[in-house]
Amino acid sequence: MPAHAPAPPVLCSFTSSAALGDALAHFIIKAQKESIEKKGRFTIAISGGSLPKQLNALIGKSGLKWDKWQVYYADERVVPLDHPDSNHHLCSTELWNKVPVPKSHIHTIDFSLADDLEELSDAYEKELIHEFAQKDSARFPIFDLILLGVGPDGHTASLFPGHELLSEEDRWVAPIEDSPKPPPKRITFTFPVLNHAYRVAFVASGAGKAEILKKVLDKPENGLPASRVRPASPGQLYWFVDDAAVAGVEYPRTPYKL
Ligand SMILES: O=C1O[C@H](COP(=O)(O)O)[C@@H](O)[C@H](O)[C@H]1O
Repeated sequence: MPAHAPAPPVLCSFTSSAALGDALAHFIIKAQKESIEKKGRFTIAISGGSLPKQLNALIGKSGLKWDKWQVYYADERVVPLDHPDSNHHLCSTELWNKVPVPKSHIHTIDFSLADDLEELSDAYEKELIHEFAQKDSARFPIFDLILLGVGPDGHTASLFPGHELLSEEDRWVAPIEDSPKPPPKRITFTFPVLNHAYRVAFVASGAGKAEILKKVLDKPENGLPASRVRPASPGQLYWFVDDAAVAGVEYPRTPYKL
């Protein structure tokens, strides 16, 4: 196997969405502990959609060192930060408003730049450069953990099937003006950022995800955006799902040890 070939994804399935949430919380706390022991901080990027609700399970858990977290968004909708469509708003409602994470450690888009998406996206990329340059990254940032969702069309973050952004090789963050899923204006991490992370975990629950997961997990050669997330070694890709989301999926399950 070539030195940087991606390892196969690890698929962990749970009997219920609640069990999935508990295991995900355990996984995040373990990743946080390892990262802080190594580098004194924990860099995490989070998506929107159905994912933030699963993060509820972190509330009240022991072992969390919120002051060491540096939080970014894997994608964000270009709307005011208190708008119902904002991924930040969703994460705030589900988690940030309920835990003692320093607000200055949550890196949001600068909505005052909304009239110029290129500028807004560049400004967000600079936030990442400030965090990662000359620390633990080379050409691309190396996140300790990126949490992703998958849409019914196989999109992840705001990387949509057939979109020109799928071939972006240089930028860390890119703007999208024509998202097929509303709202149309967004920014997104690019594949090089997703594929340089140390850990990436997809989270999916419910029967509504089963059709797309059959394609993404059992037929990755289809090139759907979610199938193209394959972090290079030593990075590892995980899937945290409930049984309903993987009904009919043949890809082998790995038991998760709490
Ligand atoms: O628009 C988006 O959709 C994806 C998938 O969302 P889901 O509700 O189907 O889980 C999400 O991961 C992304 O962050 C969001 O902007």
